[in-house]
Amino acid sequence: MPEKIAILGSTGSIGTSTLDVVAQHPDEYQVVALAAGSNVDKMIEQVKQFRPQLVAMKTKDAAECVVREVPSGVTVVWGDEGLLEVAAHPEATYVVSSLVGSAGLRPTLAAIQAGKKVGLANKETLVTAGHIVTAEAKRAGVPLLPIDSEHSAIFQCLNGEHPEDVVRLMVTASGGSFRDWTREELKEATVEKALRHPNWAMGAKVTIDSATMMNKGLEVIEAHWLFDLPYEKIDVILHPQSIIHSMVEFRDGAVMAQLGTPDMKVPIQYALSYPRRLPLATERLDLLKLARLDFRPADFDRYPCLRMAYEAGKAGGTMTTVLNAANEVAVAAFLKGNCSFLMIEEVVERALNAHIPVTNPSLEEIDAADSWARQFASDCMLHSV
Ligand SMILES: NC(=O)C1=CN([C@@H]2O[C@H](COP(=O)(O)OP(=O)(O)OC[C@H]3O[C@@H](n4cnc5c(N)ncnc54)[C@H](OP(=O)(O)O)[C@@H]3O)[C@@H](O)[C@H]2O)C=CC1
Ligand SMILES: CC(=O)[C@@H](O)[C@H](O)COP(=O)(O)O
Ligand SMILES: [Mn+2]
Repeated sequence: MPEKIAILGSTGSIGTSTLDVVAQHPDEYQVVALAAGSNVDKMIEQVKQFRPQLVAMKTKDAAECVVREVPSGVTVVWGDEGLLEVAAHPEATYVVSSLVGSAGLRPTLAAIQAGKKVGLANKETLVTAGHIVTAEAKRAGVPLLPIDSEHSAIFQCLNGEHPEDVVRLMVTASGGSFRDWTREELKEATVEKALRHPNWAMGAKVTIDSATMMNKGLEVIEAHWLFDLPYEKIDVILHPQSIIHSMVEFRDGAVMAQLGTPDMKVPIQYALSYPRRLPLATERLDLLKLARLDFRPADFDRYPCLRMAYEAGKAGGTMTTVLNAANEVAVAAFLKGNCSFLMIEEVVERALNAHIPVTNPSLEEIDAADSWARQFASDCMLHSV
């Protein structure tokens, strides 16, 4: 029986790579439901190729545009309810969570509560509500399989190992599009240059996060929740080539690393096929051609977003919700040309300093902290122009 897959965010970078993997293995995977935002043309193309039973779009207008072009047997829904329907589709056995931002939280929880296996790309879900999401997955007895490349690497390195033997995780970071720029030069950073990631082709938000290093900060928090390790055991190391996707050091001094060319289809397929591995058409790693792998320390003064993520993670409660929400608002403003690159970190820092955290927050308290941080960040930017 093929795994029956629902994809949240099918028109995005992870969503389309997931469908590339599915297309390589038609006997293993079948698409039953797709959800996206406003990219109507891509969704129509995907529906024609993969024939899902259910499609969700962000708005009624977008859903109506899709309905007109797809076979009448396909049900098209919209809005937040539509996302939840896709996440809990009765025939789906596996949900790929690849929306961007904390918009992914409720649908991911819905998938878990409906007993689906979850392939998790949407790191913001764990950053904003890690304690709730991991507890729900445990309670429902469903696996959260990491898709994020670093977490997939760590997951592979930890395979069969005893938790007590782990000394530390080493999460690798490319350094992003401005890794060779000084803080002074960052004052001139443009959207166009920020979007030129040196190694990965990804959606706009994660590419900007990579340039500020907030991506690595979010990934440290994601690793804390996925692997149940304290922040003191999670290090970040700069590795400009993005060939080692992360490492684990054990108490006997052994270090396990997972290597490969930077292609998200590899971790996506592993999350789908785990514990098996399937063949995959992807560029093979040629270490002789590569010749060298470089490493540098990740400097908190150069990358304040990384420092703030560690601080928020250690403080706990709603601090990581605020870190994430303020960052989402500031990155969206930067992408629209409404704030400078360096303003992103400033807005996040101000939001964290102004927030009075709630310990062990409920979902309602997380929603409240998220809304507060979004409003605070917007006001901050309004008053700075
Ligand atoms: N891209 C990558 O290589 C990696 C990404 N990740 C993580 O995976 C997640 C997805 O990233 P990525 O694929 O790059 O992002 P993209 O921006 O490329 O895709 C986001 C997807 O979510 C949809 N979407 C966004 N907001 C909504 C909404 N409110 N309602 C419904 N659909 C929505 C978009 O639809 P539409 O475009 O139709 O509007 C699109 O399908 C992020 O959390 C990212 O950090 C992790 C590791 C690597
Ligand atoms: C591909 C992937 O997993 C991204 O999250 C990637 O990690 C971004 O690269 P850097 O954040 O290391 O620049
Ligand atoms: Mn990553």
